[in-house]
Amino acid sequence: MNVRYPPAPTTPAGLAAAWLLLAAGYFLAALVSSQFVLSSSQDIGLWSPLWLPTGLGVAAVLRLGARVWPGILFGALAHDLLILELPLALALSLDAGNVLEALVGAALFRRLSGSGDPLAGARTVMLFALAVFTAVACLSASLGVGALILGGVVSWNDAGLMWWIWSLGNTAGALALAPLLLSWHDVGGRGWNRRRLLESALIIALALVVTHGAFGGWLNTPGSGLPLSFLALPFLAWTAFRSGIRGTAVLVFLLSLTSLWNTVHGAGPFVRDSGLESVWLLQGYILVLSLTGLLLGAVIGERERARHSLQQTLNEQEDRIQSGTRELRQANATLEREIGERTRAERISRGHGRVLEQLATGKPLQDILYVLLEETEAARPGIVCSILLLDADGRHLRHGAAPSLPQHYCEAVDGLEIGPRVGSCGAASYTGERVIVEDIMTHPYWDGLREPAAAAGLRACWSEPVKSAAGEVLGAFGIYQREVASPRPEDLELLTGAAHLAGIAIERKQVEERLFELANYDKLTGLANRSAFTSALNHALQHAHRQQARIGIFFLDLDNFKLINDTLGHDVGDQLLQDVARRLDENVRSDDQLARLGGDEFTVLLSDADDFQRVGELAERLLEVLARPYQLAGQDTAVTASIGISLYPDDAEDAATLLKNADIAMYRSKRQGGHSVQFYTPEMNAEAHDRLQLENELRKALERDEFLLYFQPQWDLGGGTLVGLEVLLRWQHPVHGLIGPDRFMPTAEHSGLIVPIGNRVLRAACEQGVAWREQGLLPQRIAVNISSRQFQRQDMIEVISRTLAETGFDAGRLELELTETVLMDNGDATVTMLRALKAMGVHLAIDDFGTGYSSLAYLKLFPIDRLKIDRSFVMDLTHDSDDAAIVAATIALGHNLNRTVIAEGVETPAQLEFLRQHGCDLVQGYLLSRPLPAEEITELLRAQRVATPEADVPA
Ligand SMILES: Nc1nc2c(ncn2[C@@H]2O[C@H](COP(=O)(O)O[C@H]3[C@@H](O)[C@H](n4cnc5c(=O)[nH]c(N)nc54)O[C@@H]3COP(=O)(O)O)[C@@H](O)[C@H]2O)c(=O)[nH]1
Repeated sequence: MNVRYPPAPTTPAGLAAAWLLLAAGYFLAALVSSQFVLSSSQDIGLWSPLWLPTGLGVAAVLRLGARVWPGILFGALAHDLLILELPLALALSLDAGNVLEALVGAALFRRLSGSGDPLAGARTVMLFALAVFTAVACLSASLGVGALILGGVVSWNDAGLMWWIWSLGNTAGALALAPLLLSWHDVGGRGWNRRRLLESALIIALALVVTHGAFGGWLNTPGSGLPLSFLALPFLAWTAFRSGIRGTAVLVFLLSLTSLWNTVHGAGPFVRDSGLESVWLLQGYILVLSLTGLLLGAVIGERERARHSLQQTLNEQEDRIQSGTRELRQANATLEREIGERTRAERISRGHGRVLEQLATGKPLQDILYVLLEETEAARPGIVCSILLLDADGRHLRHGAAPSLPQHYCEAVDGLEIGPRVGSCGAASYTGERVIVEDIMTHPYWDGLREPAAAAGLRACWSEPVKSAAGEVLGAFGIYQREVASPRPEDLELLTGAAHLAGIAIERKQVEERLFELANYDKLTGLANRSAFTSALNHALQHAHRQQARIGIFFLDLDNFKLINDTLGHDVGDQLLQDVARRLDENVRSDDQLARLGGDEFTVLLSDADDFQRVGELAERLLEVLARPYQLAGQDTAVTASIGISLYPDDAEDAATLLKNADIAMYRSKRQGGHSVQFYTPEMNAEAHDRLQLENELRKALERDEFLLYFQPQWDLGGGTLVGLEVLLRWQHPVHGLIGPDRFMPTAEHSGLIVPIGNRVLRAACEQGVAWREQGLLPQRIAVNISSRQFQRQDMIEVISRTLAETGFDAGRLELELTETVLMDNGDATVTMLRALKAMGVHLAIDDFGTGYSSLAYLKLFPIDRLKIDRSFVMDLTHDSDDAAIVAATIALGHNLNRTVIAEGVETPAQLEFLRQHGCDLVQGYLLSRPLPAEEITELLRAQRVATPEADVPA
């Protein structure tokens, strides 16, 4: 037991106060003790059987330390001198013994017990009693009795008896009072409450009543009631058990006083005739009573403390166990949560992995979304998921996937127009924000959908908008609950993750579709492109091969599309192509594959062409449908088409050859004037073969320099002089002789060989011009025809400039003849190029004027020097008033625009006369001269120097 004594006084004032209090207490204790005295028969005077000051002295030293001894001395002196009126020397001797008994008793106890608490246990109680008795007997009693003997107060005969009475009386006083003082040092301390105090007070009161009864004679017959004195023992035991050492100390003290009181007053079992006997009995009683009580109290206290300590240990252990259990539970809960989260995360991650795998392996979007929903539902048992996709119009939701929702609900939601209050998904798609509806039955967003939702057993719906990487809303991901529910953070995490993945899948599929479209569909018309058509054709060929069926290919090309494109513009051309595509689409069967290969080339794959008649009829119908007028640039425009047909297996067995043969057949159709259908025949193949051969020969001709320049003179109608020469190409074929351009020019144009050939012509013309100039024969101009493909070349200006520079020919003497088609071909670029040529000093003429879809507005724009009236108008002008009018108008127009006008193909004098009368500036034609080789032109030029050309011009 830890004794919590009040702190010993350390300051002089504190110490003085302690001394004073102790002296007062000691004085009072001595006064009380000296009131209860018995006279001995041996005539040793009056003796107190119970000397309480010893108890106070020992308790004070034990509690406050040895420094309090002056308090004991003062108290004892005051009593001895003032009350007993002893001589000072005797009093000092006696009181020195009192001081020493307290000091030594306390010191001895401390030494023996190793503790400062006499009530710590049975052992300390016994050691306390022993130490006090020893100190009292050896010091106080011995000194006191010795002083009394010396002072003549006591005889030597009574000394031994007195010594014993002294020793026992002081020891009894110590045992009766010291425990009381020592045990009540912290009144109100732990374990004492009102109930306990009351109980203790009751027991003590009962014990006192019984003891007083026993001593006071209620139960007692003088001389025979000795045993009754021990009636107090059960109460002592009771008190020890119920009130501990404190109650016991109180009871011991009170019982001691009670027994003393009664005995002194002649009552109780210890009253004897011999006072000494009474003293012995009373002292013995008090010693036994106090020792028994204190031992019992101490043992019980010890046991209590042990029990308490054990309880405390148990409590601490319990606390530790509880705290450990709590920690363990917390750790367990954390672990379970972490495991749960991890398992969930792994589950979700596995699910997402499965979705991405589906995506990577190119599964259809429907399948991917299905797997995503399946995985999401598995990650959070109890939920039902759906994905709604936003329609192309961005206003309606379409069923995406919903593996666990009933059909009727999916149908109810499919086609729903989105809005700020249209269910959870409709609102989420509309606002682009998450929408949480905890109770479908009460939420206003679900007013229009409550019935189907209730029928499907749905009660809560949390929806997340599905978005593209750019943030565009693609649809909505919905999580449904079958009861009222608000989402937990992990639910929202699941919802967001699933919506995000859905966005990736949808967007990826959209990109794939777009790429597929770009790779397989023609952007302008939406029809399949060449690549898609070829693969469809290959597929159809395999099928036809297995089924031994016939398939057909239509190769369709618009007649004069280029002209429309050039004259009316590309936008109008595009519109025409779209109209043609639409008409074709409306007139072929759905299982016939329609495609646009490029430009104005369309193809149709007929998967069933066994019926020749049906094939022919379909082709004819297409021609007829396409020939109906088109509304282009605000006016009805007639466009026709040419169709070539090849058949599998009749004409070829592979896709490329079938397509080529259909193309050949179409070409034949075109050659025959267009707007017709031609089935492929092997002979056509021969023609195509011929074209290829011609192309090869042209290449060789270029290498071998087999081209010749012919020149056709152009005459000034006013002066009759040869003012110009048109350069016309001839091919000196090693086998077929001289070949005109009409035979090879289309192939040269088609193959692109016209570019090197044209450049060669330009150079040769310039070189010839320089040669004539050196001979003084050069006419005003040499006109060179420029083809469309030459004019389209970006390096054309550079080529002309370089040729002029390298040959040394004067740009002012060069005229370039460009057809209307060539001029219209390049749109805005034409003006730039013409201006560049003009800047170089080159002259420009529009060839075949009036035959194309020329826009007169261009005449104003283009820096053209000359209009060349086409031969076709000149040919009939004498007997076709329309042609005559056109020619006359063209001449007038040219002049009004400050252009010179030349007429070509003049074959008759009448034509010449007409032109002369209408003021045409120049003429060119067989009437005047056929195209001639350079040598003959040289002669002509020489002759002109001596003759008047006017004379040669037929009148
Ligand atoms: N890009 C190039 N085109 C060229 C070149 N050389 C010729 N051509 C073009 O070929 C077409 C045919 O030319 P060709 O057979 O030489 O015929 C020309 C004349 O011979 C012919 N002509 C001239 N006068 C008459 C006539 O009175 N009657 C009649 N029946 N034919 C006549 O006309 C052709 C010239 O036409 P044009 O060029 O429109 O002035 C022809 O389109 C040539 O342009 C070349 O090097 N490059």
